[in-house]
Amino acid sequence: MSSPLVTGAPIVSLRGLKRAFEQGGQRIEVLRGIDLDIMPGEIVALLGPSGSGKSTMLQAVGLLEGGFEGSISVAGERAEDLASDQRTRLRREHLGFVYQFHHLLPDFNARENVVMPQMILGVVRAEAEARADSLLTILGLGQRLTHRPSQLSGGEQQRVAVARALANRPTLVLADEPTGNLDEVTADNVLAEFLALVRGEGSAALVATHNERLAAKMDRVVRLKEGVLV
Ligand SMILES: Nc1ncnc2c1ncn2[C@@H]1O[C@H](COP(=O)(O)OP(=O)(O)OP(=O)(O)O)[C@@H](O)[C@H]1O
Repeated sequence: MSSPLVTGAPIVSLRGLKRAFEQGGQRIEVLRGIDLDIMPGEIVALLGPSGSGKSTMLQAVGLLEGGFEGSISVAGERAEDLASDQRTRLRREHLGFVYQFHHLLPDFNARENVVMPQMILGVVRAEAEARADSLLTILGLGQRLTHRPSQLSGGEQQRVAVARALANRPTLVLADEPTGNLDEVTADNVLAEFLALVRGEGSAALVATHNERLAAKMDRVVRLKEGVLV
């Protein structure tokens, strides 16, 4: 099912995406020709068993690694035509990331962790703090703004990571098992809040998971099997 928000040109286009790894003299073809379009505002679940290549695919779309064959377009720009600094700009302007483990900066509090990526883009501090406080409050952390990651629960840490990913109003959020480290009830709550926030912001998302139940809450499900989407 497509989201009613889906309009216009795709925010991501993958054509013939391939990735192989050489390991111990063996060649493993992980991605063997992926074609995928994600439309603005569309939330897509990427399902597949462990080792099927979900993280590898997210790394490709996130412009984080080389070594891919095929074409990757983000926001209308072909990654293979860009120099490394232009890819970094494209990533900062358009993409937000949430991982299974929060990767928050341990010496900075919740608010500062959400302020940081905004300041890298040149947002003035007062504005960045207002945005951080607003996102964290929506996620139920209005009373936790000055807590450091070690003073937060696992679910709270992951909510801060969600706020950080959304801070710069990304056109696309890439999430790799974003609730995989949480118990079932907390995972459901954090995922529901994540989806509501992404929808409210009008961002698109590609969410890797091996959880069918969570995938069913998204607009569309694609499945990675033997290196291709089925
Ligand atoms: N840098 C690398 N060098 C060699 N092999 C790699 C490398 N990165 C990934 N692989 C292999 O590629 C395959 C896909 O890995 P990937 O992490 O993309 O799977 P995944 O679907 O995200 O799995 P999981 O759900 O367990 O996170 C695995 O077999 C893995 O061993």
